[in-house]
Amino acid sequence: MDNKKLAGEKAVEYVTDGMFLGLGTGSTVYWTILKLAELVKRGLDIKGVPTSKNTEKLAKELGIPLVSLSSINHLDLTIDGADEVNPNLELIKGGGGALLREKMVASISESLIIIIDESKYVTNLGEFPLPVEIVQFGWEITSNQISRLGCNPKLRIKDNSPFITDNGNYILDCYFEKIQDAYKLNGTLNMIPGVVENGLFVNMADTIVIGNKNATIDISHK
Ligand SMILES: O=C(CO)[C@H](O)[C@H](O)COP(=O)(O)O
Repeated sequence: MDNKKLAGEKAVEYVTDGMFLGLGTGSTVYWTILKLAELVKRGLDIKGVPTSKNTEKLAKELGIPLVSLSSINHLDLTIDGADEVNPNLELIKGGGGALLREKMVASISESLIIIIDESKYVTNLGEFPLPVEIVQFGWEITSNQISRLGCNPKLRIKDNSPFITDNGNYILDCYFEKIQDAYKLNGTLNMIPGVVENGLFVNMADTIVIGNKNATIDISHK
């Protein structure tokens, strides 16, 4: 079985009746959403808050009841993917470009479960370029300031044009050799004018569900 499917479906076991649920973004969460839709059809009562337009569209098509983030101030649980996870449960997210909404949703969630395949569990964060969402205005200046932190930022391109996030911003994929202090870097990046949010999630995840290639699951708790 696909490792992402394994992890994505396993996370649904943490969902109980009556929950307000953050719905992450990406090809791993896809499997969670499919499974949730099956359970909703069989009577599970949940309300979802999507972290991207793609997730919103999928959840709507499958009949999962949704509410907007603005109408609530607390979520019981969020299930989301990640691009890298280290043993301290620090994450790099944003490969799909949804990092801002994902962080906002995670920040009001009592619990955050991250679902990954085993290739994403790493000793040090940084092999995957860190996505940083920035405003379009003067983006070259923001990029230049970020590069002084010791990385090589590249403007994300899709179909020969700059990739635009659901919030109308650009993304810089920042190539750091190794991220030593994710907590510090998260704060430093967000102090730079023009930076909207970055893809480091520190002290947010509680549980990591890892799908392994031998079709087993590892679960790591904070
Ligand atoms: O952070 C994300 C989107 O912004 C995704 O969770 C991350 O990129 C993992 O995606 P996938 O499950 O498709 O590998």
